[in-house]
Amino acid sequence: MDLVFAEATPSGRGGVSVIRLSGPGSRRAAERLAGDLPQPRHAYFRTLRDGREELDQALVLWFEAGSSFTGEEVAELHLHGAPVVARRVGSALAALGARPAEAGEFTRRAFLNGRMDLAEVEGLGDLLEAETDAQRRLALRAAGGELGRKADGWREMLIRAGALVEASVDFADEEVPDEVPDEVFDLLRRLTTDLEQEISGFRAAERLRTGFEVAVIGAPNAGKSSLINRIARREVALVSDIAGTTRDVIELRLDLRGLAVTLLDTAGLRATEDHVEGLGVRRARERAEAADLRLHISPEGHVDSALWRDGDILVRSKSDLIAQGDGLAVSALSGEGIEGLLAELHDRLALCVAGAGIVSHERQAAALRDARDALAGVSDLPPELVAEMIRQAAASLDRLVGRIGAEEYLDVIFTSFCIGK
Ligand SMILES: Nc1nc2c(ncn2[C@@H]2O[C@H](COP(=O)(O)OP(=O)(O)OP(=O)(O)O)[C@@H](O)[C@H]2O)c(=O)[nH]1
Ligand SMILES: [K+]
Ligand SMILES: [Mg+2]
Repeated sequence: MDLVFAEATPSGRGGVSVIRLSGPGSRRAAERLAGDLPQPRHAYFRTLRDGREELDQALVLWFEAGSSFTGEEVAELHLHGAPVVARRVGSALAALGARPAEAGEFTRRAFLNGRMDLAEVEGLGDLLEAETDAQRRLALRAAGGELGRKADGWREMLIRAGALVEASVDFADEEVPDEVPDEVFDLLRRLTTDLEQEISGFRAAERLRTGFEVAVIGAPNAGKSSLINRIARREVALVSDIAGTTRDVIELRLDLRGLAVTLLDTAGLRATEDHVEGLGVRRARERAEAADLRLHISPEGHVDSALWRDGDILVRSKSDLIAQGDGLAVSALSGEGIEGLLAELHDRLALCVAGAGIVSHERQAAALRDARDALAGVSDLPPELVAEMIRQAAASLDRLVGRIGAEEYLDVIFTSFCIGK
């Protein structure tokens, strides 16, 4: 591995900007600018110099290979947060033979050096993208290695089962067929149950990670856009008394008490001669069908039954005008019922994620399913077949944590990383 560097803090003006170096020679490069840095993990306050030229006054520290984020020798330069300083220090480092790092390259090195497994890398990526508390918590658990620890436990069960199968084979006696001990099947059944449980929490965790889509639908002039604006506390969408005002789907991202929710304002549903409005209505239906939940908006409490699904919410809008009817009464004008509606929406979505596990990526779920499937129908088979099933399941768990087959995923994962991470 060569020596790479990048600004670890966002580029731009700020209090401090940190340049991180990783790879063999990190310490020496830092010392060329800062002078002697005798001890690892000690912060030295130094004047950085490029030849005779003073570059900045900085806090400098380094970490030995094996005890850094990347697993390589790492140095950090904490500079004054001016872009020109970071640029100038960067060019001095380049002159010393360091190369600017690519997006996610530090994390990639951490993975390649065994400091993180693939599920942790995915968790770290999720953490960088998290917007709400629920997303942050899930990502932090994943980045902290929870899935890898579970996988280790499962592997141990497989190793033990494999050893018992081996021991059951009597090579000396060809006459009597070998029998796999019951303990093996007990172990594999327990493992299968664990895997099933983890798999069953996948969809909920995925929802938690990616967030929910909630479509706001109803007849023209029902007050959909007004409601969205009220919730957003700003003019997200055009409002008018002309039916058919909204055409395109307008998205409003919300942090609903920790849950990530995208509200979709949609065109009023009706048959129309207007070509463009018709396109909007079609799109409204499509997005409404694909959404996790729908708010059906109607001053009279009517719903489009073709789009009604279990768990949807009927909202009786313009409650300041019409005093009674079915549905949750809400007025975008007075604000009545808005908090209650958001609370109800939160509670329903929270129900959907109640069983969330730690597995939140399709890749991870697929590896777990493969492991489970490898063990399906394991009872009453000869030892050679049982041993082969155990090997297959172990390979799937290896894939889960990226011990094998990680290459094809790394590039995809690191596209969401920034330079310096
Ligand atoms: N009194 C009262 N008027 C409302 C309320 N909500 C919306 N309106 C009025 O109803 C009309 C239609 O509101 P919009 O928010 O544009 O309705 P929409 O459902 O988005 O309409 P389209 O986009 O055309 O489908 C406007 O004149 C709003 O001012 C409300 O809570 N109370
Ligand atoms: K309207
Ligand atoms: Mg509208």
